[in-house]
Amino acid sequence: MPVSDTVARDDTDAEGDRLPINELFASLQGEGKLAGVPSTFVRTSGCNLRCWFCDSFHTSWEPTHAWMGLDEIVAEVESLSPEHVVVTGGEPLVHDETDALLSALADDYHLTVETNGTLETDAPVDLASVSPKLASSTPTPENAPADVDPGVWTERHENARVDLDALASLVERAAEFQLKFVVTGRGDLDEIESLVADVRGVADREVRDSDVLLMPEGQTREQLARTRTEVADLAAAFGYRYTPRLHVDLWNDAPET
Ligand SMILES: C[S@@+](CC[C@H](N)C(=O)[O-])C[C@H]1O[C@@H](n2cnc3c(N)ncnc32)[C@H](O)[C@@H]1O
Ligand SMILES: Nc1nc2[nH]cc(C(=O)O)c2c(=O)[nH]1
Ligand code: SF4
Ligand SMILES: [Mg+2]
Repeated sequence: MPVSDTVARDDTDAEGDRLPINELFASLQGEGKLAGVPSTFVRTSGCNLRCWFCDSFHTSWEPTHAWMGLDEIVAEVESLSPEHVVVTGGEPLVHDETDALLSALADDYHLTVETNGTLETDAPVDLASVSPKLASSTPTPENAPADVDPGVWTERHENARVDLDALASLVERAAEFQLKFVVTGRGDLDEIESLVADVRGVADREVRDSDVLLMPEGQTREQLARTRTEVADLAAAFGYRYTPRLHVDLWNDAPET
């Protein structure tokens, strides 16, 4: 199962704000405009959506984590060398304390936030890496992960997956942004075109085609091998940018990569 279900640390009794942390590790940014850049990843646990294909099962369908104080997280980030920090999840913006973590890191690091685009933040962000979820992400009894009954999540996910006001806010407030869509096939492109048009309609900032990234769906090398050429061809045909999933190519679905 991708992403650790065993966290090699215990909850701490640190004073003050804490966050549920699933993983904290150094790697290369595998996705998006900064692919290849050495980065420290802080992965919070807990999400307000349930994509059937979620590659971080132990932050969404089956949340696993240790509670860490913000000072402890900052100290562990400092002990790793990258100048870039990626705060991800789960959905990092479901936690109020994520804003405080971002503020604590902002002076010393380039900050990317990986978010599903349904929640806003006032915190300082260098790159808002926004991945709005398409209809093809909605869980059903047929596509849900093994041994999982999506239950109420089919409707809850479908109702919550797009919030245009939150998308506009994320696009406007961050120093830079990208809209990074997980693509399962040609059937996703009409919804992407329509959603990009909607964001252009509400956001008080230009959204260039080069800010729109198509990323092939796939948690493993074998799954990606089945989707990436079609998604790359779609990016070329529609004039959007393609992003690989370098970490999957390099390390498959190993934890802490
Ligand atoms: C695990 S999510 C965490 C951040 C946030 N919840 C989100 O969805 O953007 C990190 C990134 O992985 C992408 N992702 C998750 N599962 C994927 C899969 N099976 N194939 C391709 N990308 C995937 C998400 O769309 C997002 O861009
Ligand atoms: N190497 C690597 N790059 C990533 N970019 C975004 C990731 C994420 O899970 O948010 C991720 C990840 O899990 N690993
Ligand atoms: S929004 Fe992100 S973390 Fe949540 S289920 Fe979807 S891919 Fe996983
Ligand atoms: Mg990931």
